[in-house]
Amino acid sequence: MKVDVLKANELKKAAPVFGQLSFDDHEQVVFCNDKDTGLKAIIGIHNTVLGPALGGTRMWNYSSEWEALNDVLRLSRGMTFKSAVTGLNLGGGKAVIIGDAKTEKTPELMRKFGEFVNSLGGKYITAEDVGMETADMDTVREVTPYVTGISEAKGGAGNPSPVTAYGVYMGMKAAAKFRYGSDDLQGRSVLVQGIGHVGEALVDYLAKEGANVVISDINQQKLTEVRDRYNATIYGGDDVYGADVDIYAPCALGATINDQTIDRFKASIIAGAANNQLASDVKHGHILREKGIVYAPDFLINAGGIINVYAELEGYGRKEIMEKTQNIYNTTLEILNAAEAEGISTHEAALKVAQQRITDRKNRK
Ligand SMILES: NC(=O)c1ccc[n+]([C@@H]2O[C@H](COP(=O)([O-])OP(=O)(O)OC[C@H]3O[C@@H](n4cnc5c(N)ncnc54)[C@H](O)[C@@H]3O)[C@@H](O)[C@H]2O)c1
Repeated sequence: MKVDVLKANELKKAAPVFGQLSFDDHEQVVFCNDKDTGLKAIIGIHNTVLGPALGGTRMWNYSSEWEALNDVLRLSRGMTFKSAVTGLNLGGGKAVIIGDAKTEKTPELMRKFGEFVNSLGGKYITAEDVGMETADMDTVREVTPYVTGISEAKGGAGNPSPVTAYGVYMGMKAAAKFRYGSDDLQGRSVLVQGIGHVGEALVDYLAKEGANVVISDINQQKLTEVRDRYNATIYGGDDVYGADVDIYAPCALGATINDQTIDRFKASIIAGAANNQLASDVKHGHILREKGIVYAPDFLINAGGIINVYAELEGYGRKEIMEKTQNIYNTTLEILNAAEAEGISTHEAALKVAQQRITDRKNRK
């Protein structure tokens, strides 16, 4: 990463942390540096009112420190609301390691990162995110107990993606109930964009229910494999956002609902796994409402993964994980109904529930 040396007058341009775009009253931001291993990481602790701040570690080749800082601030805030709306006793946190996960990640670097996590005494608990593997969490576990997402062999809850997919499926069914009066997806056309760990497991649920599944991905080999395995159809048009389907399930990238795409959707429901689907939460949330497109908020319906890692902390098993994840159906329905009753966007309604839970807990203290 290139480190720019700013001139004294340039330093005054932006307040370096509290003045950042994504700063939202975060409780603590920790900068971690270790010359020997080359570790440069930032841990963002957004809010710990409901419990310890839990969120994954992302290793990414950020083009600048500003980018890394804004990412950790934005992601840790998102975790606060995801856990709060899901009813978990967890706060929101996230960590970023600056560097290329393919070439710069070493066990020494991961252990050093674990030592920094450990020094926070449990205020932040880490997990897997982009650029991390279960094996990395096992390495971190060697130096701190404040890590989740470790392998099943080492007592962890294992791969969260199938659980995330189940929650998305539940949220999608709740949205169908709200929009069509029935949660039966048989015969409904669903476009799943991104058939990776979560997307493929979602395709499995949908195919079993008899939905007409249309798939889209940049990985051609994966497309043919998933098509053959689940009898799905590969999207053949040139505008995936304008596809003539009932339901659009974004399971690849964030921000696919943006100024360029929002007028093209023909789907009447949007329900998928990707984080931060709305490019602008407020603006695009409102436009979807005006258009009568039912949007199942991402941070609500993709919470299966965090329910899965929470099990490691609370010591509950598979059955309870699936029950808690199934409950995403009820929560989604409640939030969609509340949004309609209050005339607000579904994103806003979900955020309101999350914020209320935090405020109530704070007032009880
Ligand atoms: N894995 C989890 O438990 C979990 C939990 C919460 C949220 N999420 C979010 O869900 C999304 C999917 O996660 P995942 O673990 O399945 O990731 P993944 O990397 O396994 O799969 C992503 C898939 O999207 C495809 N893709 C990338 N760019 C694309 C594009 N432009 N168009 C179409 N396809 C594209 C990739 O080829 C890949 O097959 C991510 O946004 C992730 O942040 C995942």
